[in-house]
Amino acid sequence: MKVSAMAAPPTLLTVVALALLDDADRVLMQRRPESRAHGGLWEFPGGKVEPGEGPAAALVREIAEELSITIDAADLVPLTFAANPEREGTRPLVLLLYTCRRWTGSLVPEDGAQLQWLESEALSALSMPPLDVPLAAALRRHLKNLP
Ligand SMILES: Nc1nc2c([nH]c(=O)n2[C@@H]2O[C@H](COP(=O)(O)OP(=O)(O)OP(=O)(O)O)[C@@H](O)[C@H]2O)c(=O)[nH]1
Repeated sequence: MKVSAMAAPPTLLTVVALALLDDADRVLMQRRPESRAHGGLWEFPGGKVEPGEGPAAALVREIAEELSITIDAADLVPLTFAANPEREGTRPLVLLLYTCRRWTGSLVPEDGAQLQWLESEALSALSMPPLDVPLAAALRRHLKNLP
């Protein structure tokens, strides 16, 4: 078969997500509007990295769009990542989680999203997309200084 006749392999989708932390180590979670993929579930604010963009720049952009606050790329600390199961026909996705403790501006959720500050222990009780479950567990261990 000619190369041009073959379907292009799906490229890796990189999604960046933020655990924004307040002085009491609470984390800001966002509930996606019902109309979107994973609608109604609680997740970390963030979104897809665009072509040609770096992950930190993408997160600064997404946070400004979704929460209307400004974060500095220099304040982003990579924490962990999760990837979807590698199956033929499924677009590979990697979700990179950063923490950040500084921002400027007032939090204003984008179109109908709900926001909530939560203790890390409370995360396990939330309905979240599957990849967020291990991310939330890693965040809790990190905040509680657990191995
Ligand atoms: N932002 C974010 N996306 C997540 C998380 N967990 C998770 O599985 N995702 C998935 O990663 C993808 C990111 O999508 P998104 O809709 O937030 O990205 P975006 O703002 O760039 O979307 P757009 O295509 O509407 O512009 C979605 O499939 C979303 O369900 C999470 O904690 N935060």
